[in-house]
Amino acid sequence: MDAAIKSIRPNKPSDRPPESRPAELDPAEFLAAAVRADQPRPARAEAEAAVKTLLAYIGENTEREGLLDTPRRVVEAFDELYQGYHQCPAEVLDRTFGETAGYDDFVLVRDIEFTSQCEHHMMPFYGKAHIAYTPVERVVGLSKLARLTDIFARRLQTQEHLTAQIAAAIDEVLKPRGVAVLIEAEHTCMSVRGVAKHGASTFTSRFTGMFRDNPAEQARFLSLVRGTR
Ligand SMILES: Nc1nc2c(ncn2[C@@H]2O[C@H](COP(=O)(O)OP(=O)(O)OP(=O)(O)O)[C@@H](O)[C@H]2O)c(=O)[nH]1
Ligand SMILES: [Zn+2]
Repeated sequence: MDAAIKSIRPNKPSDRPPESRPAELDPAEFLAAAVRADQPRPARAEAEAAVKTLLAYIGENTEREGLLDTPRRVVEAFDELYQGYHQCPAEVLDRTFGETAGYDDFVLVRDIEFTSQCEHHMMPFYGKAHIAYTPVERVVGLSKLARLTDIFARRLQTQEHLTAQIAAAIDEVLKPRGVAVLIEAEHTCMSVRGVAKHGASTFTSRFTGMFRDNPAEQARFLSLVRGTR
């Protein structure tokens, strides 16, 4: 290997984590709603006071008319953007249908729009998720794949984590022959601040079962996702 490249890649292959499911994807953890009723949360008034502190921090007059209702609005917006913590991914996939006339190919739902918030900056990243799974006997309602995407997207996320969680939830609940998830997104923390690169897209994917084991199925999934829109 080129010495210059080697100098910026200090990790030896043996330092890499094993290719197993990360501990945080323990089904008992991620398949339930993330916020439990017994978990103490600050009162809404405390959250509004924190927003007021941030307004003062940026140099604003928190008493001016235009800002008087802003703390309330921001907390309400948070309730909306982060509602996924209170929703249960397993419940969404619970209802399945058995009359499939022997259907045995994968089912692909493409172009599921989503907006999530990055866990590093709490700024939006948004884009499209493409999800396929190969059912065993029973299929799930198509809208449920979009609902599942929203549940995980409406939490603080990295794109990699969002991708892995969607795939793992479908795997765990539906026990299909395989799952493929591809997400393409633009991160505002990278476009409107920091390095400020507008239009850069990030792609992440996760393949399980027959999609992981069969490159031809993976290729068919990718070509359908990339097909004419
Ligand atoms: N892998 C990954 N990184 C992300 C995601 N969202 C944001 N990031 C990155 O998280 C990194 C945080 O890097 P830090 O150096 O700790 O924070 P920072 O100083 O704000 O970094 P800059 O964005 O480069 O200014 C940045 O490189 C972001 O682009 C994501 O979904 N996945
Ligand atoms: Zn970020």
